[in-house]
Formats: sequence, structure tokens, C-alpha cells
Amino acid sequence: MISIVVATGNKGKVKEIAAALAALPVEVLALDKFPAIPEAEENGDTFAANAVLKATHYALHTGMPCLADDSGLEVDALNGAPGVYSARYAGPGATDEACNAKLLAALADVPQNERTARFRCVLAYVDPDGALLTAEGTCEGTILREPRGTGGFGYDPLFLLPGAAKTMAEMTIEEKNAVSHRGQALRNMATTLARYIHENRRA
Ligand SMILES: O=c1[nH]c(=O)c2ncn([C@@H]3O[C@H](COP(=O)(O)OP(=O)(O)OP(=O)(O)O)[C@@H](O)[C@H]3O)c2[nH]1
Ligand SMILES: [Mg+2]
Repeated sequence: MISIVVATGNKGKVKEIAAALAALPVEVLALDKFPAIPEAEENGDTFAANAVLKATHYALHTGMPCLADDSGLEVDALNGAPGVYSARYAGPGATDEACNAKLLAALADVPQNERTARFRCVLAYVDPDGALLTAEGTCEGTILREPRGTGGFGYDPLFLLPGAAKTMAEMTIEEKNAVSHRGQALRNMATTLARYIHENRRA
């Protein structure tokens, strides 16, 4: 059993990551176990840069393997916004409701067939031996005109998966992980991590 710190302040992400790792011999520790660690400053220009800087920051402070997630929503009609600023779209510390309201206002004149968008997720794993592994996932969808569903977090109630005819907020965690950017990135990370462990055993 190895212990991994899930290095995120977002409780929605912790739940999804813990559910995805539940079948593995991994103990998931959340950041509330480490209240003295200062928050990482997310000043990267890309999801990858922010994921790596968060994982590195928390690995240095905990001395433990850390898994960080940087993710966000890219809306085509907004030239990819809010992107890396998704959590702060309606200002620093903005609520999900405020970000959703701003998104709906920005898309008010955009017809349904032009409301295409995708979620992106980059995961970074850093361990005290200096390993740095990254993995990505994306999920395509469209933005509705009003929220549907109560699950998930963030923009989930507005994000429709056309194939499933459900928003991400109308899915269980397991259903969301099966199709989401984060679920895909977690599966890619599991493969990358297994390969890394195998190669280092042989070395
Ligand atoms: O509806 C959503 N379903 C998702 O599955 C999802 N994944 C990301 N997002 C949005 O993108 C921001 C990430 O920003 P972010 O990576 O900086 O995370 P965060 O600031 O919330 O926590 P931390 O991990 O940085 O501590 C989040 O706050 C959300 O607005 C999502 N919205
Ligand atoms: Mg953040």
C-alpha cells in the first residue's frame, strides 16, 4: 500500500480521484491532513505548467508522492476561455454559481450549434525520488442555456455530453469518471505510473 497526497483544495476533484483509485492498493491523503502548508501559487500559462507546479510544491512540503490536477473548460465561441482561468472566471475566489452565470451571459447570443466546448485535465505526479510524470484527458460537449442536475462541481450542470444526453451534473461519480477529462487522465496516469514502477524495479 502506498500513500499518495491528492494535492488539490477542490473537494469535487478529491472525490472523483479517490473513487477512481479505490480499487488500487493506494491510500489517498487529502490536503486537509496538512493544514500548515501554504497554498501553491498558480501562475502558469498552461494546464501542464500549473499541474507540475502544484505537484512539486506539495511534494516539497510533504516529502510524500503528490498528485495534482489542473483543469478547466475551453469554450470555442469564447476562443478557448475561460481555460486556465476557469476557477477564477468571475474573479478571485468566485463561487461556481457566479462563474456559471458569467458563462451564460457571455454565451447569451450564441446559438446551440456553436456552443461547443471541452474540459481538459492535466495530472502531474511528483515523488520524493524526483520522478515527474504527467497525463492528460479531454472531454467534448456543449454548453446548455440553463443548469441541469445537482452532482459534480463547477460548470458540470451546464456541460452536456451529447452522446449520453446528460449533463455531467446528472451523472454519478462513476459515470462521470468513465467519460470525463479527469477519468481519462487518471487512467492514463495509472498506465504511466505502472510503467515507471516496472522500469525502476528492473534498473
Ligand atoms: O464542471 C466542472 N467539472 C469538472 O470536472 C471540472 N474540472 C475543472 N473544472 C473547472 O476548472 C477549474 C479548475 O481550476 P484548478 O485546476 O485551478 O482547480 P481548483 O482551483 O478548483 O483546485 P486546485 O486543484 O487548484 O486546488 C474548476 O474550479 C472548475 O471551474 C471543472 N468544472
Ligand atoms: Mg486552482
